[in-house]
Amino acid sequence: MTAATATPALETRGLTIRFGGHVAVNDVSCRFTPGTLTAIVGPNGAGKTTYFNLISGQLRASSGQVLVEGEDITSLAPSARAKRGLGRAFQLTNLFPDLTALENVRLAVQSRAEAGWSLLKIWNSRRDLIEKAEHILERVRLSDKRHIAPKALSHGDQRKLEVALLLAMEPKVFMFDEPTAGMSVDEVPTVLELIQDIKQRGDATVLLVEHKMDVVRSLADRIVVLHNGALVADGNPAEVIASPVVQEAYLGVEVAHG
Ligand SMILES: Nc1ncnc2c1ncn2[C@@H]1O[C@H](COP(=O)(O)OP(=O)(O)OP(=O)(O)O)[C@@H](O)[C@H]1O
Repeated sequence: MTAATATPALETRGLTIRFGGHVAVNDVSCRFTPGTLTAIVGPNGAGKTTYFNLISGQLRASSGQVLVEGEDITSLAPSARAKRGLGRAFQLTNLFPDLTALENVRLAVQSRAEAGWSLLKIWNSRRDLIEKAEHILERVRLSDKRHIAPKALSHGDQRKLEVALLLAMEPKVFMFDEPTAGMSVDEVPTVLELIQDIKQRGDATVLLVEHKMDVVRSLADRIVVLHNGALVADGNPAEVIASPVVQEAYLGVEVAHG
């Protein structure tokens, strides 16, 4: 089976939400396949964050469906969707500010393990859980800060820790909504590296809402453009960026000067 015909990790069918008379997301059908990082772009108010909220369950759709690996999850709450493999960065998990970074990640690893294991098995494999947490902290380059509490970490390191918690959940679909927003210039590359790393390992399905076109260019395999809640362009980055509709209406200024 090719990627095009395989069951997508995530699919939306006719996804729509109305706020009063305003259609914020309008009949969006889209399939997201493993091993692909899709950037979702569009002007302010286009519906990108609302689309994410509909996928992760923070908002209920007026009509349409959300499917994970072919299973309709539209009626599920956000926590149940997370258990099915939807991992939304920077929103799903709250850091415990007084525990250490390592303890935070261990709890996330443990909660993931509890979903499928007996308590006895967890007790027997505590060492495994700690090792797994240590490994994840290494992956996000926070090993040297593992005994520090999140409240004492820099903003950039807190973001890395949040990515660590996401990795601990082992989601099928990673969702990042403006991951570099509010970061200092020197903190940005590390977070982008982490996303690149997630993309390059195995077959994660990654969705990224991002305004910065240089970030989109460096990470995306595919770009989807939303405008007034509707999907107006979808394809490989070079094609989408070059398409007249995107050049003129949505990305013109940034492409010209980017
Ligand atoms: N809870 C809500 N109630 C009413 N209108 C809403 C609600 N949430 C979003 N909207 C409207 O839906 C539209 C889409 O908003 P959304 O935040 O999804 O856009 P966006 O593409 O993420 O924009 P930005 O790039 O500025 O973050 C906007 O017109 C917004 O005002």
